Amino acid sequence: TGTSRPQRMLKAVQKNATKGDPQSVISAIDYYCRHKEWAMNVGDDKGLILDSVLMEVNPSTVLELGTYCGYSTVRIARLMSPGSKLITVEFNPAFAEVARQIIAYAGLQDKVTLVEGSSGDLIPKMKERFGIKYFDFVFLDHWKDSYAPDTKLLEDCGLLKKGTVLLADNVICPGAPEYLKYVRNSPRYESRYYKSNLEYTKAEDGLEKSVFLG
Ligand SMILES: Cc1cc(-c2n[nH]c(CCNC(=O)c3cc(-c4ccc(F)cc4)cc(O)c3O)n2)ccn1
Ligand SMILES: [Mg+2]
Repeated sequence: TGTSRPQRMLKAVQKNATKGDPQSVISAIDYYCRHKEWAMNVGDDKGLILDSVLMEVNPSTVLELGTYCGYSTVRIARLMSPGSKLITVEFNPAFAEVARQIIAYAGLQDKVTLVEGSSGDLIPKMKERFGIKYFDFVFLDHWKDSYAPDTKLLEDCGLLKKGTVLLADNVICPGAPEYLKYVRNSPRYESRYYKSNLEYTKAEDGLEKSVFLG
């Protein structure tokens, strides 16, 4: 057996980053994934777009769907104000275990609640379990065919308010066509596409930003 790709990524963080320094964790992961082993982090190019949209919103409550190894969790949490909360959902326990360690290495564990399970099961429990009224910002980066049904579920559970910003990764590659159709045709969203590239490659990908209009 041996180590997994996420475990090797964690080793690279522990070797090359400085404990408690989120930027060094981000740089260590980007270096490893660009020069050693590709991995499905949002990456540095799309990461800059994520940073700027996040800073514009300055959210108090954030939901991330699809933690993977915690790269975007660290990118988001490092920019969030004191007292704000990020809930991130990961389906795969092995990914979640690595993510916990990477988030802790960055020193951001107090802002982040990592929950294991499927988005469809957990979204309806957000209010009762975590005392969440609304999310100000949602980062969709999980199973691409779950983006659309989970957005409808967030609406139905009353977890979106007027002005909530949804930011979706991979709308071109691997692609989320049903999601794009939904948010671009719905009168309840104002959507905009940010063209970029698939993490660590020259292939096109991009982020779709959709503001919920209430
Ligand atoms: C149902 C549910 C699911 C989850 C959940 N947790 N973690 C994930 C990971 C999902 N992410 C991806 O699959 C992904 C893939 C690529 C890719 C792959 C191969 C290529 F060739 C090109 C691009 C690139 C990316 O940027 C991605 O994000 N889902 C969590 C909760 N509930
Ligand atoms: Mg992604």
